[in-house]
Amino acid sequence: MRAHPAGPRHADVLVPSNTAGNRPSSPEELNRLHPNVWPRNAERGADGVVRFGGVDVRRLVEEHGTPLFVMDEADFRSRCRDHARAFGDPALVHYASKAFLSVAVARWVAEEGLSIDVCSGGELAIALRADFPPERIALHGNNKSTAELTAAVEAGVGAVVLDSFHEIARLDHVARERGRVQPVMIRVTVGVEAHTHEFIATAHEDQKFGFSLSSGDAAEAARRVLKSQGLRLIGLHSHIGSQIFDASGFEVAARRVIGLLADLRDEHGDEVLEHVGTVDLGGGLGIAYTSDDDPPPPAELARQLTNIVSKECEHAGLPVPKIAVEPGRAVVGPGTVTVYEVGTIKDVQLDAGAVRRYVSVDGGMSDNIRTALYDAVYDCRLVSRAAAEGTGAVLCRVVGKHCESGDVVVRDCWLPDDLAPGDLIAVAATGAYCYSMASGYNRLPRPALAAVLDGEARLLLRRETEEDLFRLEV
Ligand SMILES: Cc1ncc(COP(=O)(O)O)c(C=O)c1O
Ligand SMILES: N[C@@H](CCCC[NH3+])C(=O)O
Repeated sequence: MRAHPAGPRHADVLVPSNTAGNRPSSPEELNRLHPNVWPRNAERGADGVVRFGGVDVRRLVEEHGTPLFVMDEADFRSRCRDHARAFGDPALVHYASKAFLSVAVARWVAEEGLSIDVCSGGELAIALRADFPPERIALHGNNKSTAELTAAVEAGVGAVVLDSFHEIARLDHVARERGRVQPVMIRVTVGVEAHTHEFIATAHEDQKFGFSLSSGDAAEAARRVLKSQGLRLIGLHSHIGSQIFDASGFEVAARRVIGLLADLRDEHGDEVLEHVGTVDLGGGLGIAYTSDDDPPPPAELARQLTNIVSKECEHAGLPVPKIAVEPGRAVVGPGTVTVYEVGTIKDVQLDAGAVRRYVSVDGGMSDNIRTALYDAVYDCRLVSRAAAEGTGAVLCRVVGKHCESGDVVVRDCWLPDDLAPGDLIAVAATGAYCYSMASGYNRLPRPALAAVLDGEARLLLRRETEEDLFRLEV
């Protein structure tokens, strides 16, 4: 990594649809790592260089190259603990491993006492490779194969979250064939669809997951499970969406799930409550991607959910079940950044004399598809040095190196106007759904991922090599 002074400097960048907020008024602001957005152990040293977990970003890049995912282990573990404390029992917090999973991270989750959700045979295999206690694993998915169900039953997972009538029959068969009784939950579609900052409650919904509550499918699923020999109903499950800031969607979901529990008790008698002791309200807790976001802390959400569930149970004359949750993004998202080396820089003339500065980096949509897929917004900073006194801010678009004009990493962000090829920039809060959704588009190698802790770095996932490109060729 070398810094070249060349590059466009004084572009008058007047660009419509700025999602980066106001122009920073000083280099201090340009250099700031907002604590809501950046890992808990990220800081800019007196020399202007950023340290993650006490490790100089230039050293990380010298050792592991770019693009590089840098994961702050202490941040990850502290968020596991925040959730465990909030919900009163670590085992009731299921880390949703689809957000990010590696063997080492599964071990951290196990060590913190949390449970883990997997939603494929591959995720299950990684959890088992980490010796994750099987009774704390739950298997999800709308189309689990017989092979995946068999692997789960044979491993002795604590729950399979049922998603269709076909699956009820299939899993019952798999369990009985092995002389097992598999604990299960029913995924209930409660008619709440939550988006960031808002939710809509609809009478019925149009999606592939779960059993509809309003059509009576959820009650029918319970009937079939209760009649089966190979399955034991231990809970009801609901998941309403992702990146949610407002507890009201969860509250409506909780109310409806408790309503179903009361219906089951009325139909099947009190015995049903002996086993059905858990209501799992799913994942979806939002995180701050930019300093404009202000997600509620897990303790606040836990308090609201506990209140609503207790109130509804009291109203229905039910014992209060345990409340489980499945955070993915809120555990792994904020503690990881992606470090890129700046490549080419280009000012492009727009209509009406405006100019947009394109900053190209050495990764792109193959390591972060979320901007292209969801119009996600991110915060991005120069990390290999500080913006010096007298440096202005330029509104930039950070783009990747793929053959795709939609290959955008950060649509709008303010960067120093002397940014040059060779500088390192980091994009914050990329721990969730970036590596896990990475592709090999244009045959780019998947980046490496290093964990940092107390001044030491440890490679968790090595970078793919050119040799890896050929490993599937026959
Ligand atoms: C069933 C289920 N649980 C948990 C999650 C994790 O969601 P998040 O990462 O938003 O917490 C998801 C993904 O949205 C999910 O589908
Ligand atoms: N992958 C999505 C969220 C889906 C979560 C899984 N059900 C994201 O990046 O935000």
